[in-house]
Amino acid sequence: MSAKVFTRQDVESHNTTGDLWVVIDSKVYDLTKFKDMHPGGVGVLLHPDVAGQDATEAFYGLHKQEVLDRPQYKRLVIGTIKDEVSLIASPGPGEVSLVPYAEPTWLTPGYHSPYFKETHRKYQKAIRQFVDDVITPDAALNGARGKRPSAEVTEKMAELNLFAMALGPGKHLKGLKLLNGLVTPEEFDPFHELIASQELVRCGDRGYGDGIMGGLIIGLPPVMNFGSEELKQKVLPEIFSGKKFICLAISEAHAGSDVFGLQTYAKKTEDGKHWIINGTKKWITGGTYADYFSTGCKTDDGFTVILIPRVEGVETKPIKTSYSPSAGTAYVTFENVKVPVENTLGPEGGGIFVILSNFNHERWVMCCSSARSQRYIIERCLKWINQRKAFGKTLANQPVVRAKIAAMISRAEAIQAWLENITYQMCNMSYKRQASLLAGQIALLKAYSTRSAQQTAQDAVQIFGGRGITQSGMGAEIEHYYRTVTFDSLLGGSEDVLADLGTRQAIKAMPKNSKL
Ligand code: HEM
Repeated sequence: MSAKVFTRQDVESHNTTGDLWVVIDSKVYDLTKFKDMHPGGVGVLLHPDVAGQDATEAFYGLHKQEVLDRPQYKRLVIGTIKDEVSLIASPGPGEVSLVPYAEPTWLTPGYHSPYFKETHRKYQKAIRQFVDDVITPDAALNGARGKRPSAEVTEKMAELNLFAMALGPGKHLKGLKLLNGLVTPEEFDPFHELIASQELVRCGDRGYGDGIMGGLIIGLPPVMNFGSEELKQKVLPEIFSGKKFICLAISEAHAGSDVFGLQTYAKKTEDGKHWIINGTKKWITGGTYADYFSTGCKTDDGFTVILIPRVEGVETKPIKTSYSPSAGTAYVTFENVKVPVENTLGPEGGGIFVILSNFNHERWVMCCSSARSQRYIIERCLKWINQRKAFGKTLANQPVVRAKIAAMISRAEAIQAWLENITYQMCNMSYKRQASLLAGQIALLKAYSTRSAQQTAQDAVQIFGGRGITQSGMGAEIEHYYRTVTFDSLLGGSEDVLADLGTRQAIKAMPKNSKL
């Protein structure tokens, strides 16, 4: 940037079409050449309140700060205003936001938490830096183009062992160097996992985020928990190193939450050594890239989960959904696919247990990301209502707008507090105990999170108005959120089914001696 210093009087005379300057946040911009390329048109820049004037308020009513951070626009700065300093800056990579409620309390300066220790704070810092530096730029590029996350990002994630950590604490971390040794496998607990889930959603592209590891989070646990030693030794390192991809293939056009209605059939060969699988699967996250499919099949004994590699007879084609094809959402067909019986995950006929056993973890991960996404929207809404004027006042002056913000904040804080409580229970309970004591809590929290998320999305669109339904400019993130928010309410068990499950679990646990 040029070091030239001007007075406001100096700037005022540059107010014509052939010589056009403005002041934004105490910086002087020469818009003479740029004006004809300005996406908002020339006229608005030549308005007497703008040309040669301080246009800070006008600018922030119509643009994000991110516009001025772009290199092509940074070049328009020719100097600063004498005795003034610029105040507005985007947080740098890795930094926390100081906007109220933009961060969970434990990350907000001045607040305390009984759960998060120094190890978690170090971990959060490193992951945020990584997401800001490596993942977010790739999400902006490949998410928008509908491409899968780049190989470079996958490699870097594998180097840090982020794929292995996505499965939570456990034996699979033994001997691995986590985040360049920042955390030991013994230290790693569900709070570290919560942090990684919440930081990753900040990349801003929902479909891309699911493409990065949505398939792994749900597809790999059946192998890890129910595969033979041999299978695990082959598959786990391939997936953790980012060389191969896996997905969970359960839902079909015929049935989703109702897993007993599935039609994909696995029949044993006469010698009993192989399965022959026929059928279709739909809405399979990560399916278009997957090398392995943890697949729910009907078998003569009932319902069985089988690991199907991408071999002859397996076809995938992308399904266009409301979010980015980066997620790899697929329609999968299996035609006479031959797989060794050693690829059976768990007992034959016992597939329902294999699937159910991972549901709690999957739903808990979704609660983590839903809570964080709601905060991301709150941050944007708070910024917008402070910089946007209507009827001569900022939107923050409208009680009806403030009431919407109050509801958004209350929901997000309640979800995070419940989530942290459940996470603490996970740190102190065996997996089996979690299955009995936390299934209902997690189901209810997920149903509450996703219902809240939809309300927050709706409120945010009302607050942003037309920008909330526009895929570029100030409301782009709101539009994206509103368009994709319902994914969480369907994936991993639909909202109504889960709310009911939570209540049924409570009814089942009622003590026999308890009467009004
Ligand atoms: C350094 C100065 C400026 C730059 C680099 C700039 C750049 C842009 C860009 C990139 C857009 C497209 C929308 C977006 O990405 O947000 C835009 C839209 C617009 N700009 Fe500017 N602009 C500048 C100054 C101004 C000023 C001073 C005004 C004064 C009123 C203005 C009025 C508008 C309007 C009305 C739109 C259309 C907004 C919409 O579609 O919602 N711009 N500008």
